Amino acid sequence: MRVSVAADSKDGVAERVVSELRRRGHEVVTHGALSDEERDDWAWASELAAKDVSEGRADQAVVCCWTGTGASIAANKVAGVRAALCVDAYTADGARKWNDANVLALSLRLTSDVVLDEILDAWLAGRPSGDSADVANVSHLGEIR
Ligand SMILES: O=C(CO)[C@H](O)[C@H](O)COP(=O)(O)O
Repeated sequence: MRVSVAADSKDGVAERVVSELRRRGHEVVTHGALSDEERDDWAWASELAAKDVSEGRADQAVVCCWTGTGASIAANKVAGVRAALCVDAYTADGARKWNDANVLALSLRLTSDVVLDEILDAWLAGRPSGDSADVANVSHLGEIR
């Protein structure tokens, strides 16, 4: 899979997100503080990663900031993006299963190395449930204005 990763800082697990995704065989595109040329503010970095998904340059994205909130808010402004702020593996599994989330948002402050690995395991293995109620809910997200 091709995954865009954005962060507004190299603190916390930011660089580990990149190394773990690469170790698991994914192609990674980096944005914000993880890139040498780009603006490293959370709104701009998350926007670029989310647009990679929205515009087909990436299958999924991971967006990070100190709290995870700004990164998720910015990503969710992009059409077609369903960003989920995940604090543990259960939430990541639910985000994929019930929300068909395509962008994982993480807090650089809160996410430990161990919890990151668990979140990535759940996120990468997760699939949309296909349940009709979940399909209807996700479809309705595209209609909300
Ligand atoms: O969590 C965040 C936004 O939701 C930011 O990472 C936090 O505000 C720190 O940003 P800065 O280093 O630019 O002050």
